[in-house]
Amino acid sequence: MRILVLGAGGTGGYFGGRLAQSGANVTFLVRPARAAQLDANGLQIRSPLGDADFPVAHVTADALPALAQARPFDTVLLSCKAYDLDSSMDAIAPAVGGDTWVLPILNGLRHYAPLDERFGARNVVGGLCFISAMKGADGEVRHLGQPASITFGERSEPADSERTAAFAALCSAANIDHVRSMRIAREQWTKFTFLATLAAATCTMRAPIGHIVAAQGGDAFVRGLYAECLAVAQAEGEPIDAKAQETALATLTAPGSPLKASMLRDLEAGQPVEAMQIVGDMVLRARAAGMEAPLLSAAWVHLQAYEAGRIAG
Ligand SMILES: NC(=O)C1=CN([C@@H]2O[C@H](COP(=O)(O)OP(=O)(O)OC[C@H]3O[C@@H](n4cnc5c(N)ncnc54)[C@H](OP(=O)(O)O)[C@@H]3O)[C@@H](O)[C@H]2O)C=CC1
Ligand SMILES: CC(C)(CO)C(=O)C(=O)O
Repeated sequence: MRILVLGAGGTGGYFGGRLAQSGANVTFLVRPARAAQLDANGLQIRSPLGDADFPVAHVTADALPALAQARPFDTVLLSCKAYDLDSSMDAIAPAVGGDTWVLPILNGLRHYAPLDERFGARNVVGGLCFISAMKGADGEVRHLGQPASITFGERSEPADSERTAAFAALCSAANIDHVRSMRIAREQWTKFTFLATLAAATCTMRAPIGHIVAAQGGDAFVRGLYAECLAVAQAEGEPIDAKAQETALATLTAPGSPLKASMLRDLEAGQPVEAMQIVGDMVLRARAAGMEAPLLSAAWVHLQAYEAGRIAG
């Protein structure tokens, strides 16, 4: 399987890197500054699961058409931020032939409509990942701690496809924790409700979970956010089962937990945030279902105000 990985940042650099390290046929599609870093230092992974430094195949958008024509890609692992989706779709387009499938691991759900429209729904598989990772100052991919898993699955029948089976085999060979789901919508909603709560709580309070739940009213605040997200999932026809709720709440209310959403790391760095993709989308879905979702709405206002301030400078 010939794999193109768009982006060699936190998630793409980690999962694409582990695949490449195991000998899979991986090429990173990167912008010129990242290409220069990869030329100079190779891909550098810093992880509790093992550091690695090695050269990786990479290409910039201008050179991709010739490369893809010479030998088509089977799979595109899409790991951009949501606000880079349009430029990323333009960049990967020359590599997406009729038999190529795209596996996005972005957070949220809003990217599926534009991807389907551009590449055809049959060519877009459902995906997500659980990891805390970022690109460090020198271009190193920093995996900040457990877990590091990827979940993927067909969004329409047949769920048990050869392409996802082949990708699962590559993940196994690379020792990547993975779930090849036969019900990807359920996995997506389980993650989306968890993440929207985590992002709304930690960004609003500018604090990790442990600090929030130690505050008076903090535990109730997090539980209230999660309840609003659960109501949206229910309204969307993807209710979160009791066991998944229990697991999510144990993480979201764990005393002393250093957990933050990656959105908070971006916010602390003064970077753009995927506010619309995650908290905003949950609020809009709540309103479309006739619900108020006051806690999510407040978090969404906060994130929009942050964005406005960032743009104003
Ligand atoms: N980081 C995390 O811990 C987690 C992130 N996620 C989700 O995964 C997605 C990706 O996040 P993350 O990996 O952190 O993001 P990063 O910003 O670390 O990496 C994204 C990469 O995409 C590259 N990119 C963007 N546009 C283009 C383009 N047009 N051509 C080539 N490369 C491009 C960027 O390149 P450049 O370096 O040139 O800017 C960047 O390196 C997000 O939706 C995020 O919410 C999900 C779970 C955890
Ligand atoms: C919830 C988490 C940490 C899981 O990977 C995540 O997706 C994020 O912070 O963006």
